[in-house]
Amino acid sequence: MNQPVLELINVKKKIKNREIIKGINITVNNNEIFGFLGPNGAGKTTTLRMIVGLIKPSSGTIKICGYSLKNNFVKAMKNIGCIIENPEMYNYMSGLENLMLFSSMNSAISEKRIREIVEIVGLSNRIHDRVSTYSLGMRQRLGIAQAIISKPKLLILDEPTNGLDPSGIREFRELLKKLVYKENMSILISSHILSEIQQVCDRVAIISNGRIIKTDKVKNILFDDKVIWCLSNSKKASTLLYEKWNLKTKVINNKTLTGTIDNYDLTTINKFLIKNGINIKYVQRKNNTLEELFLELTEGDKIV
Ligand SMILES: Nc1ncnc2c1ncn2[C@@H]1O[C@H](COP(=O)(O)OP(=O)(O)OP(=O)(O)O)[C@@H](O)[C@H]1O
Repeated sequence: MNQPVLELINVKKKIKNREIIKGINITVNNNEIFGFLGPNGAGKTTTLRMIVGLIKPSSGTIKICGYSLKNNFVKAMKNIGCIIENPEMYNYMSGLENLMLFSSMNSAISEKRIREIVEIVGLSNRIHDRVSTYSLGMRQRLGIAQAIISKPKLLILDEPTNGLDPSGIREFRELLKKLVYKENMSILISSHILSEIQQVCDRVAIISNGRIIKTDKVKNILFDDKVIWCLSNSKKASTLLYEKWNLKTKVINNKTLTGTIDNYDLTTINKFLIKNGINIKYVQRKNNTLEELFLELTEGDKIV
């Protein structure tokens, strides 16, 4: 059965009489990396804290693998692994000792599973070294090993690449993709860094001021066929395109025109313009970035 691993239905949260989360709906499916994107203060951490049971919603329903947090807390929580704040580690112990200590609290975790997870997170070479000698990226991976050692269906990560260098971020991205197919799980990842979400997530929800303002597949959001023409007479070209195909374009200046061509064929459009006396210097296809989208949707809330 294709039951969502996570469902938020009209979830609201009031803190000190202020509505921080204003009725949000989110569904995360099986084997999906889902990005939760928004500027500082939008409500990401508050939402994640509700999902992992650290705080309660004021109203609405949260279900994990079909279990409601309110009515079936223990069963729901068994399906979640998370890193909300920095993972707590014993620095004077090795990575392996940390994992063994953590696993001793759960008799179902075998030594074989510990070895398996160390391999998956790519720490085999350093697992006997003290955690105090680990880089931030290695600590992060050990934290993930700890969070998913008991095979949850959903891993939740709050701004996980904060402080990582570019190569650490790249390795981290690869690890997340690997987890989805090797561990057969889903990942919910919050971030205010657009490029991070863009490259790793299947779908995103954009939150601004406690409201979800857009949920869609990343590829739908990014590839909307924007075109920029640099040509001899933009006004005339714009009129021609409108008369021929009802295609709306925007005249930027005498020589520059932009527009979204949807399903039209760009070569056909260009041939038509040339045939009608327009000289084309160059044509550039432009994919919308999440940043542009975000600015359009929120009219300027800060996000990087
Ligand atoms: N315990 C609290 N008491 C009062 N206000 C709070 C509390 N927790 C959160 N808020 C407010 O709720 C809003 C959302 O905060 P939240 O931490 O969820 O945002 P965020 O999207 O995670 O931002 P950041 O990326 O900065 O962590 C903010 O305006 C914050 O000040």
